[in-house]
Amino acid sequence: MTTIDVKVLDARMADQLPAYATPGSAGLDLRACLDEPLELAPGQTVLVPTGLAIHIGDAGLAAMILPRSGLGHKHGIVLGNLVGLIDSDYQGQLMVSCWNRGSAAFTIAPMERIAQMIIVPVVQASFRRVEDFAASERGLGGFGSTGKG
Ligand SMILES: O=c1ccn([C@H]2C[C@H](O)[C@@H](COP(=O)(O)OP(=O)(O)OP(=O)(O)O)O2)c(=O)[nH]1
Ligand SMILES: [Mg+2]
Repeated sequence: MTTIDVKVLDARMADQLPAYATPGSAGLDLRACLDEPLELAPGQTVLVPTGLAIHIGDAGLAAMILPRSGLGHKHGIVLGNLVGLIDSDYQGQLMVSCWNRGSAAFTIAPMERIAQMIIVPVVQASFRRVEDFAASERGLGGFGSTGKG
């Protein structure tokens, strides 16, 4: 298992460090470090602090913030940026952009689990300029070029 440095920025998170809920979990739940309930009107987006900062410190890793399926599917609470990407050199607070894409108001309770984070491998590439590519089967085809269904 990979070890990542974490800072507790909100004392309420001190005994809630990110942890996998089950041995096979991919996601680590993030909580809304709010002082009071926050009502999100339909269409509204708010940036919610998590009370945690991580420093991944390895360019071969990143974290991604994703919606929780229950909140997204049942209540329309997803992410304003669709997916959050946490760079390995970011040391600030993990923030969750919460977007109510639904048609009813939703109230986020303080310390509610509002999103989840996964740690993923990353390949950093350098780019070599060329005039022509080695031929591939696909070539320039894209955007449905292989047909539908
Ligand atoms: O949902 C998110 C997305 C990003 N971040 C933090 C970590 C990330 O490393 C940093 C920058 O994110 P990104 O590169 O996606 O945003 P940007 O708009 O390009 O900002 P910057 O110019 O700071 O890179 O913001 C979060 O806390 N939550
Ligand atoms: Mg950026």
